[in-house]
Amino acid sequence: MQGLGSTAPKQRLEADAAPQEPPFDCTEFVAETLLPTVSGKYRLRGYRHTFDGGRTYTEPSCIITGRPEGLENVPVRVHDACFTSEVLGSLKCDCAGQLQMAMGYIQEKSPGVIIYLQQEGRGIGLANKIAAYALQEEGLDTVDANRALGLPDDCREYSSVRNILSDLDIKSIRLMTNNPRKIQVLEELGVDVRGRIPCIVESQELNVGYLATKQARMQHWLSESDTDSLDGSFCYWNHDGEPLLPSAAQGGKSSGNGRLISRAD
Ligand SMILES: Nc1nc2c(ncn2[C@@H]2O[C@H](COP(=O)(O)OP(=O)(O)OP(=O)(O)O)[C@@H](O)[C@H]2O)c(=O)[nH]1
Repeated sequence: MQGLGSTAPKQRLEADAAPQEPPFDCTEFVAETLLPTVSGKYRLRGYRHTFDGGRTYTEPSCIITGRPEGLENVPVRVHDACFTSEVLGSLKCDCAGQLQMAMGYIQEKSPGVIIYLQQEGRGIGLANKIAAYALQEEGLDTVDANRALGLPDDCREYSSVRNILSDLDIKSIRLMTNNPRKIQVLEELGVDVRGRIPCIVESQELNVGYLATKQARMQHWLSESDTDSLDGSFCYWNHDGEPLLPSAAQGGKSSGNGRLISRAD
């Protein structure tokens, strides 16, 4: 374990599963520091992660209170980036509230862990999420907007979570989530999920419809009457939406040495 401000030797954390060449996923620990925040002090660990045999690169981070190393039943939040709410203060979703809730929870119930992943927009990326928001202004809900763009409902990838938990020698977790599929996907990766901690942010005027859609179409557990069953209407990786034809995104303006593609053209 590395201490405050140290520059740690790099450590590769490859999947335990059957070896492949190149490995499907690989997570590399970079360094750990101690971060003072408005919610208290947290250990912050940085990682580099590739998957798709190295074609896709992200930088997951891990926010920690206490010493969860070697423990069972550790409270863990797996949180995906939401620039719009976490940086800009958007009121359209509950993401920033969930992150704050998780940060408060692990301070209070230390030790605890938040694994923060660069998977904006459920994995479609920020620009596509903005395009989805534009369609939501025209009346589509959060699921249909993705589909209208020819994008998956959810294309998040969680192998780094398994690798980071392994790096920390965390034996089993209680996942802070309202999303049954997140539990399912993590278990399929080999993470020992022993329980669930609800992470429900009170709705407000501007996100009540969004939350209702998550509950109705993605089976999120957002009220006491929600059951643990999945009816399969929300598809994780695939969907029946029409793909966005490349021609729809063509045309553009010259911008210095680069090229600015404008969908308005
Ligand atoms: N595509 C898309 N992504 C969104 C939208 N609103 C928030 N997000 C993204 O949704 C992700 C969070 O997923 P959620 O569905 O809110 O929740 P979850 O992570 O599946 O489940 P919890 O663990 O209960 O939070 C973040 O990456 C956000 O950037 C939206 O309208 N469209």
